[in-house]
Amino acid sequence: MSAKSKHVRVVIRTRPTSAFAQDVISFGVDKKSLHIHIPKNAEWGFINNQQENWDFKFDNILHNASQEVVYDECGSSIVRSLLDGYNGTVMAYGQTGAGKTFTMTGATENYKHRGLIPRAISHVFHEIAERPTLAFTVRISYLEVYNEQMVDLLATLSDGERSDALTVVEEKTGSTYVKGLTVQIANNEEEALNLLFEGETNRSISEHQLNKNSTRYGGFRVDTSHCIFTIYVESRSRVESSEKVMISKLNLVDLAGSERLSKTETKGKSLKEAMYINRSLTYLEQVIIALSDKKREHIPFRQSKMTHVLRDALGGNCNTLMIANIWGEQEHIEETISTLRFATRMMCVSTSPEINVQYDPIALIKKYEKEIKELKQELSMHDTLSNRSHVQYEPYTEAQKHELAKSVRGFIDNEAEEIEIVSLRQIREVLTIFRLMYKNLESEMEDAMQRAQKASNTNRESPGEHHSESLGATRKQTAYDPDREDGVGDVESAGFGVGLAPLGVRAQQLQQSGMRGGGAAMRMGTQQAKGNRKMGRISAADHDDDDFAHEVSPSHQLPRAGDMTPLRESELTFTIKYESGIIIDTTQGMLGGLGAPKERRHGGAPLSRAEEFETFKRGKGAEMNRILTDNKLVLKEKRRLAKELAETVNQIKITMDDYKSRLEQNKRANAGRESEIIISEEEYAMISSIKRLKEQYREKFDQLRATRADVEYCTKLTDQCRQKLMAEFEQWYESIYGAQMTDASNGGGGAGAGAGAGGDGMAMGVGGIDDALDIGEKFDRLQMERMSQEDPDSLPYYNAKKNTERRNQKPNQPMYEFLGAVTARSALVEGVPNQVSTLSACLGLLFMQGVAWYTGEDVELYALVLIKFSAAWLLSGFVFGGLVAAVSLMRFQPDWNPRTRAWPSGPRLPAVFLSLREIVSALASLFVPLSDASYNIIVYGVGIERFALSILLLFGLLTASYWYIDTKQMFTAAAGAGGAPLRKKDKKKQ
Ligand SMILES: Nc1ncnc2c1ncn2[C@@H]1O[C@H](COP(=O)(O)OP(=O)(O)OP(=O)(O)O)[C@@H](O)[C@H]1O
Repeated sequence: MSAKSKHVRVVIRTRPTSAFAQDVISFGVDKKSLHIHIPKNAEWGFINNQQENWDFKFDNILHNASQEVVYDECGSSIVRSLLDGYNGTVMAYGQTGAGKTFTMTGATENYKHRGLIPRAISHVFHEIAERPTLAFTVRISYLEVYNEQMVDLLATLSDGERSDALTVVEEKTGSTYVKGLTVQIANNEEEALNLLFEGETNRSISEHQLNKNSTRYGGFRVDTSHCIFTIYVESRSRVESSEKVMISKLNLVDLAGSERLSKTETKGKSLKEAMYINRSLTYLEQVIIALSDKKREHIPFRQSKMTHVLRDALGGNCNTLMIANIWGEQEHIEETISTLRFATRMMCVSTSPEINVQYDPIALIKKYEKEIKELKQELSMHDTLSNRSHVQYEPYTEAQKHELAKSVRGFIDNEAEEIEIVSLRQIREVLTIFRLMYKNLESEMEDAMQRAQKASNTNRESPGEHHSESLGATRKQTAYDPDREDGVGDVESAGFGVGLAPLGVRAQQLQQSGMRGGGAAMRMGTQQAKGNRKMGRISAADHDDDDFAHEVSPSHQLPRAGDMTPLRESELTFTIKYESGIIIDTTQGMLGGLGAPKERRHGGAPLSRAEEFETFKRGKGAEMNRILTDNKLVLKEKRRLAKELAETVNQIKITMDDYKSRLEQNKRANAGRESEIIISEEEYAMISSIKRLKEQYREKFDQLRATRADVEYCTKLTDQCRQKLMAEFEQWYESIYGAQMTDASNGGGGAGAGAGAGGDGMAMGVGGIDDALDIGEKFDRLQMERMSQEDPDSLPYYNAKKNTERRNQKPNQPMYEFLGAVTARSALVEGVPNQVSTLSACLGLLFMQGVAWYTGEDVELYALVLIKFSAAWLLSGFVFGGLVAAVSLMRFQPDWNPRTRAWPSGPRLPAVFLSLREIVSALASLFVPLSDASYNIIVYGVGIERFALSILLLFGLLTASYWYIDTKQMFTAAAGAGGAPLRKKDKKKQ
């Protein structure tokens, strides 16, 4: 397909703001043009060259548009082309805070606010489901370019270390790729979203590690890095075994903020960062300028990593779209103009997208093999029908070659009238034998002539003796020695090694044979045969009476000595398998794949569960799959209807509200003039419209309710079908691979199979599973159920988000969680007794006081100290506990996420203040059942309580020691002044 050149599409997106500079920015009615008017600043004086007006025109302007509209406008067509084999790039450009990340990734908290990347992922998998004749492989990579360093955001998922050695490599075609970058396979939407969220998490981790978020501007964090999320799609036909593979990729780029240096007010490291960002964006700009200038030959792609990586997107083989995000507030007008200028330049760049087709060599070989197999089948069938079953098409064996050579000789010797021609292969072999014979004869003739010449010369010089000597020498020289390594039977490049038979024999036989050349004895042997001369000699023995013998050694099959038998065996085994493969294949074709899986039948590695699931769906599970597909279609239609109705209902409501508010306004305007105006015509029209709309609303609402019930019912049916299909598949799979394999592959394969089943399959509830779930999991489950009712398409998104949250819990999370639980339980089980024991200590002291008073024993000193101690403990508990609780609540509670159990990033109080004694006693208390609600409440508060208690204890001890010393001093002073302090019994005595 010839590459058609087209310009980069540029779409402007405005960030919604209440302070939109309406006086300055205005949009054309065509929704493509934008006008900026800045009145001249009078302070600039009389000579004022300040530009007042700017006009821009783009492919589209999305003012206050929703994420859905942005995707429809900017993403969907590129994704469709991606699946047709075209490369695509969507990049978000603009100042910090203008909404680039919001456009590309979106707000992950809300499914509706998800950005272009998750929507593109979802669209890719939906499109794949719509194209059952093609087998797709989707891969994902996520790259970050920060200060000219490339960071692999999915490196944590690959086995390798986090790669620092990422390099941009240029292919022969001119396109580029990043060597060393992790590219992960995503079998379904959820897996792809997992990768996106994983990358996002890694991005924030690396931000933290590299302190990237140091640059702040306008209250927002300045994104100092460029991020490229790439979806690679590979597709090949399922219907025909084609070697044609389409490989395309979609780059989704979130560029760094494009603000001017002065505005970021950066210093030190931040300044360096800002310079890098600006520099890379400047390079981008330079590339764009160079590209838009048709005369320029050199485009400085290599100046920065980002432009190098995006080389294709910028003027290469790619459908490219830029979303220029603007923040239409007065304060940002300069940045807005600069963004719009850049966007205008970008529109001058043209690209030449073309379908990326490659040929898979393995598939090509497979295709040829299959073709050969089929042709052989055809031929054997043809031979059988025409009574030629003896014809074989495998290479000739040595014995067969020997037989053939014999019959050729018989033909030459006139012993046989003709050679029966059975196959082309045989004709070729016969011709080869003829050629060899002819060549040998020729060289023999030449030899003989030379010798005759020599002999006549010698005879002329010294007749008699010399002649016999010479002849003897020649004889000696050429005498046939069976064990001689003289090249007889050796391999030559032509394919055959030709050697000389004993001269004596030849001399006699030459005379007999004359020019006929008949009587040639062909000795055909392999290297092996040569090693074992016996075999070579078979023909010699057979033709002892022949004129001369040649050893012919075919070189095109050279098994080593001893290899021959195993080779034949393996060939035989192969053939049998081959044959059986054909039969089973054919059977499979005829029976619709009811047999065992293909690869397994061929003795190869088993296919993946996902692939098997596809086979199953076409074979045994076809009927159930058809029902499921039908149900899905009905469900889809019902959902569409429900969506339409919901939109209509909403629209009616909005119109009604509008009328109502206008009526209200009129009413307010006419307030005080009730007596004059009864009701205007307009109001009357509005009231009757409201009445009509109300009826419509009721009617549509009822329809909506009924349709929703239908949707629910259909969802249930579809789920049942899906479950049944899955269960049947499991049974079928197990019957083929056995229980062991099913178990082994349940993990990864399940996902693939699930994807095959429709991709939107949610794990079904198992009876009693609820009991095993903790509060967080129950929460998740409830949320999932709600989501599945509201918008079933959102499930993969939420699942992926949840998976990422789980994966990214701190490695020591279980320990903290455990400590939290232990503390909570200890507060319940141990805390109450603590208070009770303090109280009983006080009561005990009072009791002691009473006893002392009654008995007159000297116990009050210690009692006093202990009472004071207890009082201080309680008092400080109130004061410090309250304080700490307040601070802790303010500091930590907002971070706490009971659902994910993510711990706040600050110091972890509960863990720090847990004493060993508490852990031990609380360990025992783990057996005490706790309700989920109390668990959560306690987990919130317990850290604070523990902390308060610890402070309290410390404070109490200090106070007690102080009072103890104080009291002691008092007593000592008393003793110093007037002797020992008086005891009660002494007092009594006195
Ligand atoms: N179209 C929009 N609708 C609602 N909120 C938006 C929109 N665009 C941006 N925002 C909000 O504006 C804030 C800044 O947006 P965002 O982080 O996407 O800007 P940015 O251009 O990517 O900035 P940076 O260069 O720092 O990444 C976010 O809180 C985002 O939710």
